[in-house]
Amino acid sequence: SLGKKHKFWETQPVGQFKDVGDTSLPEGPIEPPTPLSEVKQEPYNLPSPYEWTTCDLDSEETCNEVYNLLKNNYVEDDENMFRFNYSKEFLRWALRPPGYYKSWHIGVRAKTSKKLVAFITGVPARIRVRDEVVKMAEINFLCVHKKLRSKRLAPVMIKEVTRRVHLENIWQAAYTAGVVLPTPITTCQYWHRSLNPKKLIDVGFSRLGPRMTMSRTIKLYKLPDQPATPGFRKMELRDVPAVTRLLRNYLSQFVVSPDFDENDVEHWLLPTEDVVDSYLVESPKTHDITDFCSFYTLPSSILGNQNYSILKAAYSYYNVSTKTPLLQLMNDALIVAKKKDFDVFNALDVMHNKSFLKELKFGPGDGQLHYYLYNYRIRNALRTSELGLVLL
Ligand SMILES: CCCCCCCCCCCCCC(=O)CSCCNC(=O)CCNC(=O)[C@H](O)C(C)(C)COP(=O)(O)OP(=O)(O)OC[C@H]1O[C@@H](n2cnc3c(N)ncnc32)[C@H](O)[C@@H]1OP(=O)(O)O
Ligand SMILES: CN(C)Cc1n[nH]c2ccc(-c3ccc(F)cc3OCCn3ccnc3)cc12
Repeated sequence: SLGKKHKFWETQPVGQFKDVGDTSLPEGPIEPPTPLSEVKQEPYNLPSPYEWTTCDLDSEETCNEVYNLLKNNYVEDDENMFRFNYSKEFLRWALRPPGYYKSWHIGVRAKTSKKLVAFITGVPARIRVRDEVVKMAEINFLCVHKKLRSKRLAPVMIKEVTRRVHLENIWQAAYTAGVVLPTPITTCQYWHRSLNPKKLIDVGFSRLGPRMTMSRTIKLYKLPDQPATPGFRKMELRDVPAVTRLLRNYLSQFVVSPDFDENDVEHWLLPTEDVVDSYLVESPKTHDITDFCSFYTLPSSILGNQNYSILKAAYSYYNVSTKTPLLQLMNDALIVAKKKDFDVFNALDVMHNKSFLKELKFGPGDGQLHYYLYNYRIRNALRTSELGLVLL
């Protein structure tokens, strides 16, 4: 279309808007791998006042710098009322999965002050697309300090992380964004389930419904004190093999999903305090593990409210139902999240989530999350129910 030009993205091996609907283009890699000897050996040039740095998250000091850069400059909602406040332990979890590369934790510093002013990361992942398992980089935490915006720093950072991923002989990537870029493989809606409606209304996250009083609203979102499902319990290390089998089988039905092995499941799904919570249903009779649900902890800073500074949000992660109805399983997830003092439980309309959102009193969010693959063409955009991938 004659719309806005993507000067950088039109140079990249991604689906281009002009090609949408061209079914003659084959599904799969857009460009072949480059011989490693031909990959640019030295980093891309930054504007002169800036220099590259590799952020070692094992270092308390560097992890603090990354935390503060994101806390003050990362993603805000459309009304600039909230900003993601990823915790340090969350960042260490998200960025150090099995096989991670420190060199993919890329920062930009001002040469004189040595201040961290920008950041971008990749982590390795095996992503299945239909029946192909592809080694990819999951790109995330792209952030440029508010004072350095609109200077075309983002394209340089993207090219640099691409170069470092190429050096590890990986040629595809997956990422999500709230903005439309060439070209989404699917576009999700996000939904919110109030757990603490009084606080959500006080901070302006929600509004009192028409003909609703506050006490009626509190009553509407009230939840039981305990989960309903017999055998519902926290996941433990001993459950990793069974949860891996359950999850691999469940995810095999989606067009795009992670190809998790036991090491991945142990990292991504074993409960970690204030980072990720996972529960399963162990049949009291057979001791089989029949169902699984999980959510991660991602608070948002509340910008400009006298009474509250943090919104405690849980985000639906991976859920598997084979015996317990998904509706009941997710209601139990809401119950334990409320018990853990979360204010809101968020979910995307991916996988089978649409089947419970309305019935469990989720309300639609005010934005969308677009999913992207780099250097991999998908012939037709996917339905959100064909997507089995959740990025942090
Ligand atoms: C084989 C491996 C491959 C690995 C790499 C794969 C690709 C990975 C791609 C990265 C995935 C990250 C995923 C992720 O982290 C999750 S999405 C969250 C991104 N971060 C934020 O929204 C934080 C707040 N915003 C900022 O820090 C800045 O606004 C950023 C840094 C976003 C842009 O900085 P800026 O100062 O506002 O802008 P300029 O420097 O002047 O640059 C303008 C150009 O940047 C394009 N742009 C804007 N937002 C983007 C976004 N979210 N993805 C990709 N591209 C984005 C834009 O279209 C334009 O290009 P165009 O002219 O062609 O349109
Ligand atoms: C996914 N990951 C890459 C972070 C990320 N980047 N860009 C985004 C845009 C929306 C969502 C999102 C995903 C699920 C959800 F239930 C609510 C969301 O945003 C609400 C609006 N908001 C933004 C900040 N505080 C509140 C995440 C992201």
